[in-house]
Amino acid sequence: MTRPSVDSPDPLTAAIAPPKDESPEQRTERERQEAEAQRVSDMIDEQIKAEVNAKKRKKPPIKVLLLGQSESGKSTTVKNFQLAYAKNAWLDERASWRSVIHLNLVRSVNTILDAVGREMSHAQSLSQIPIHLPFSSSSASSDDDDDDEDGIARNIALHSLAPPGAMVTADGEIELSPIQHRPIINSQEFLFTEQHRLLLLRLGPLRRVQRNLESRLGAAALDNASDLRGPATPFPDTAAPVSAPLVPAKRPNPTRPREFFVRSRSGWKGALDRGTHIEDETGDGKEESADDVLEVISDCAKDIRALWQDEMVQGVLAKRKIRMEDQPGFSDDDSFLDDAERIASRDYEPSDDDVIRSRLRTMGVQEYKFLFEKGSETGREWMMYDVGGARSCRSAWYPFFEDANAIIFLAPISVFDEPLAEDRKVNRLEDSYLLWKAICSSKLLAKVQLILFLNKCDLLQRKLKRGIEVKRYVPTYGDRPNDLPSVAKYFRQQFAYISKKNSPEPRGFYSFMTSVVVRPSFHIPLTDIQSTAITLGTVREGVLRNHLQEAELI
Ligand SMILES: Nc1nc2c(ncn2[C@@H]2O[C@H](COP(=O)(O)OP(=O)(O)OP(=O)(O)O)[C@@H](O)[C@H]2O)c(=O)[nH]1
Ligand SMILES: [Mg+2]
Repeated sequence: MTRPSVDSPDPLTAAIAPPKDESPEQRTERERQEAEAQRVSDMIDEQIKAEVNAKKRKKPPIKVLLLGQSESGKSTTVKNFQLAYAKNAWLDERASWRSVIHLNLVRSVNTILDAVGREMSHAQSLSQIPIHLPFSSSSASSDDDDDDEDGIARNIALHSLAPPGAMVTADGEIELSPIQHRPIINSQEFLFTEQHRLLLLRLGPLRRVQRNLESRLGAAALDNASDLRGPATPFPDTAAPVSAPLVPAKRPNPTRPREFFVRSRSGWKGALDRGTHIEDETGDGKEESADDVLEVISDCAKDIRALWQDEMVQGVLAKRKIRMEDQPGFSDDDSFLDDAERIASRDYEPSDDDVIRSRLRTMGVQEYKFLFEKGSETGREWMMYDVGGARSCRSAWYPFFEDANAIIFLAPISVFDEPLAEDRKVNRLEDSYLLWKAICSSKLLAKVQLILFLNKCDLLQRKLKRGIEVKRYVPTYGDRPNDLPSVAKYFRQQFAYISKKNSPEPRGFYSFMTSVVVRPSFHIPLTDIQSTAITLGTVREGVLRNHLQEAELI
């Protein structure tokens, strides 16, 4: 091999060598530029070294999955975590929940209006009294009521609404003469008066408000449960269903308002932030702003309260088995309907409790990041995944099993007497057992810490107080006392047994009785039930401890 001779310089050296005829000034400038280039290059090297070291030091995030059937309380649990551990993000987002809360309220009111409207129509057909109802009485979810509704704009002069003989007061109230308080429609059970008809008429525009809010939130409506159907446990590595089915609830299919959902968090919040104007669905090109919507809602505040507090209306709901406490916004003894005047006011700002109680169905999987700033694990990041719990959403859970560190499984135990919306032959509690069994028996999850929340204890308490007997729906419950401690203990034992029997490897059983919507503390005097904040603290510590132990074992 021939080496280059010392006399013949290599081509690169020759190329970067200073020109032979370089003047002293040019030389000084060249050396200055070379020194600057060296300084920049050293700085970049330092940065790269620092980043590599930081990456080496950074602890991997802890991944927590929230699982459970639809309406078990997963998203509500995430909200509680945000409130406790990501206060700044929570405060930033709180105002954007206002439209969701308005939508929850308006949907509840429309559900009541539908029920009363149908009862009035029914009564009318019995008595043959001609009466014009402000909306279609066919179905809660029908959209064919536009014609009726179009004629009922809020801005119709109250005088034209008032029946002959009625007075319109200075503050815009219609005062009926004594004779008009007499029944106009007698359904043999309910004596509807002119006042009821007026209430229905004046609250009619809320139907349009509902559609407007749904479009504004980018929320698609789900017309019926068939959209949500699917296999109970579509996970490839899990075992067969639990035997001994529970008794499906026999009560008739109550009127359920259309559910609505958004696929991504940023979607609806983004739309609200942009303050978009929504074109009215009637296609008349009229635009309704958020302010217009607020105006209509606040105008209806007093009437909403009157409707909700009316004994006849409560009677209709009871007759039609419409349980408003199953609707969003209900917790303990409080509800969005009770608070209608506060929520509908023009300067309404949602409180923490309002946001916790509001409901937006989850579709797909949503990711939340938490960075703990205090304690031994400062700087540790948590990734929390909130999934849609309806059967049609469950196959999306499986890809997240692989690198999960912990699972918080939400099992609402108040639902022992309810059918599953996606398949009404199945008892909702049985669906939770099925899911829990599949999670426990998954080999992929064998080493994953499982934490069970026996949720909705407040609603369970309420049902038991109403005299609903567990043994009617869960025959194996037998003659045990029909009270909260005994019932909760029994359900806890069932879940513990399923875990023990089906887990591929022995695992601890961590369970909590919760009521994640009730804050700051659970009002039922039971030492078993802690406040949600304490429960979350315990869960956080438990997950961290378990994670560290696992890491040491590795
Ligand atoms: N009374 C009461 N209501 C609850 C409790 N937990 C959740 N809720 C309510 O139940 C409804 C459903 O809660 P979510 O947290 O949206 O349920 P989810 O599991 O996320 O449901 P999907 O998104 O459909 O899977 C909401 O209206 C909540 O306010 C509870 O402990 N008590
Ligand atoms: Mg959810």
